[in-house]
Order: sequence, then C-alpha cells, then structure tokens
Amino acid sequence: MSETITKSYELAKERYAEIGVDTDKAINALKNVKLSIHCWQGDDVLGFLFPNQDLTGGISVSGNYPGRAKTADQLRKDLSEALSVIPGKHKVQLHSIYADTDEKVDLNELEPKHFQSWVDWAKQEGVGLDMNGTFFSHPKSASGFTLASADKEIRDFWIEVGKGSRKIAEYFGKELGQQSVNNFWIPDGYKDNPIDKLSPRLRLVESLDEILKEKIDEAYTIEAVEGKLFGTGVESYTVGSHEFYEAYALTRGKLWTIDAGHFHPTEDVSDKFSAFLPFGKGLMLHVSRPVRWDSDHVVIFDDALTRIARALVRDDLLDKTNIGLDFFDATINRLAAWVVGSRSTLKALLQAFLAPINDLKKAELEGNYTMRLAVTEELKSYPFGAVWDYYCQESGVPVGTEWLKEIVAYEKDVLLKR
Ligand SMILES: C[C@H](O)[C@H](O)[C@@H](O)C(=O)CO
Ligand SMILES: [Mn+2]
Repeated sequence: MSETITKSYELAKERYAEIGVDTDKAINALKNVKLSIHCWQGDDVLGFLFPNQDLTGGISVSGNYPGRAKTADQLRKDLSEALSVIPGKHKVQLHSIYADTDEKVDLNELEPKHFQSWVDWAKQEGVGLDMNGTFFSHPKSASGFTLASADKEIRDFWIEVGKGSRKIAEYFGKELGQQSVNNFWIPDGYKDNPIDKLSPRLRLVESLDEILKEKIDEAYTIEAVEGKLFGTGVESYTVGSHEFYEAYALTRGKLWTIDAGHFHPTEDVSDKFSAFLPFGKGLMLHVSRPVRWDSDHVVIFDDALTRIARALVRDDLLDKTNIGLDFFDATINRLAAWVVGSRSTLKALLQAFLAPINDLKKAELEGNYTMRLAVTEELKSYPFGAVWDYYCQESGVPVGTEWLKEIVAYEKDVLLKR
C-alpha cells in the first residue's frame, strides 16, 4: 500500500464531497461493472480450429508483433496475465473458432464439450463467459454469404453453427452461474451495388428465426445481434445493417449489439442507447475505436469513450447493458492492448460516476443550463486520477504504468519464447 496514493485519494475525496459526490460510492458502483473482454485480441482473430485458415469477413488485423497465442492454453495464460492487472471481476468473450479439442470438428459440429477447458479456466479465474458463433473464416463463407445465402445448403450449414452456439452459451450460463450473451455477427454483403436488397434480408430473418426456434432459459443465455455499416470488400451493401438488427432485436426480444466501430464516423453511438432502451430488452456493446476505414483500433480514453460511459451512467442504463470490447491490433503487445482498452473503459466509467448527476439533472429541468455547462466543464479537471489509482491499489492491481512492467516481463519470459 502506498501512503501517497491513499493521501491523494483522501484529498480527492474531499474535493468531490464539496460538490456532493461520494467517491466511495463511485468506486463501489465501478466494482459492479463487468466488462466482457474479447479473447480474439490475443491471437489476431484466427482461433485454433483451422490453423491454416486466413481471417475473412471484411475484417483484418495488421501487424506481426511476436508472441501470438497459438493454442488455447497459451491464450488462456495470456488472458489470465492481462486480467491480473485489470481491476474488478469480468467476463471473457469466446468465438466458435476457439474450441479447444483434438477432434477434427467443423464449425457446425461444435458442442459444449469442446469448450470444457474454457469453462474450467473460467471457474478458476472467477470470470463469466460470453459466446459468439463464428460466421467467417471458413470455405462455406467464401461467397461472402452465410445465413443470408441464396444457397440453401450453405444457409443450413450456418444455421447449424448458430444453433450449436446457443447450446454452448447455455452451457456457459449453467456452469458459471451467470447469463452468457451469445452475439451474432455475420459478414454477408456485396462489394458493389446489388439489384435485390430485400431477398437477402428476408433470408436472414428466416435463418435467424430458425436458429432461435428452440426456447432456451434466459437465465443461462440470451442472443444479441450486431449490425454494421460496411466491411472491407463489402462496401456497398451489408445485409445485417443497423436498422435490420434493431428491428430484429425489438421484435424478437433480443439484445441489440452496438459496435462503436460500425457506424458512420460522425454518428455518436452513445446517443443510441437511450433511444433504443425504452423499447428494447437490452444492449450489448462492442466498445471499439474506428480510425478511418478500420473499425477496430485499441480503445483509448477519448471523447467517444467518455460519451459512451457518461450515457450509461447518467441515464442509469448499466443494468440493461453488457459492455463488451472488440478490437484487434498486432502491432503492439497483444496483452497490453487488452489492458489499455479495459482500463480505459473502466476509467471512463469511473469518471462518469464521479459527477453530481442528480444536481445536474435538477438544474437541467429548471432550465439552469449555465450551471450544467459550468459544472460539467469544471468536472473535467477534478482529481479523478487519484480515485482511479486508489481503486487499483484497493483491488490489488498495479497503479499507473506499473502494469506495463509486468506485461513487459511476461513478454520476455513467455511471449518471446514461443
Ligand atoms: C470477431 C468479432 O466477431 C467481430 O469483430 C465482430 O464483432 C465485428 O465487429 C465485425 O466487424
Ligand atoms: Mn463487433
């Protein structure tokens, strides 16, 4: 325990108390937030089922940083190391391609038993597991179409993948005692202008409905559907657009996934939460960072992230929102990418909690926009860093840049020896 950190916290606590903010309460609120950390940052979205298969689906990872996880054991070890420097208890998102088995199984043959080792690991780590069926990086997606394909045989294959993913997610939920969100993202679309935009969407509705036909207890799993504006090589038309999935989620009682990297750059994704939730069951987020044509840079503590966190906290939407991460960068240490993205997301939430929200809402109702503007501006330079450091210290994780030393040591001892 560092005395300086504790003293700085006490001072910060006083400063916040002056404006009616209880820092201990903010820390407790943050403790209850579970991020869903995506496993695929650790191996460049390749998975372990098909070692020679390239990544497809209009997403790509650039970079060749040494130490990529090449087995499920390595990936779990890397995740454990990253989790050890991220405060709080979280979840990890898997994908079908991360099945851990010596059997030669195809995506449509996966069963819960192929994820047994992940569940054992999750129990040891005290983390939950979320799921994603994989609908890309496979010869049967080579045409650019999966669940919306005009070819029934192709569609049926992917329907089986979807059904299987639900069984796996149900198993995660049962074994780990917490709901597993099963996210559906498919890459289907056209590079150039299609003639018929409706038929693929009708086929997608039909395929999804077939996948969801079996009732599964929501205590164990619930599905989320993720739209996208465009992907690389799929620039003109995406079957699963935002409007499509928003409507699908609403009419089927499912979660809508909002990936922060999937919208037009001038859209503010945080403004969508309160527009959807009065009608929808809940949200899954893929917190990401779009940069020009790439939707998946490592998340940093920028304006877009701050707005996401503020929207969730100020409108009290955390109970209905699953905060997943989704980025991939192979130009830097892959564990550091997880840590930067996760810690930044938690920091943004903490800063959002550290505000006199009720007073600000009251001022707004009374038309006191002067106070609203003045206080929110001043809050930006309040000592939230001291509260964050204290939270890290209390949680037993490194404070400040100390975590980087641990990750660099791990790189030397483990990653560079792979
Ligand atoms: C690997 C993920 O499923 C993928 O990133 C998806 O969520 C996505 O965002 C595609 O652009
Ligand atoms: Mn995503």
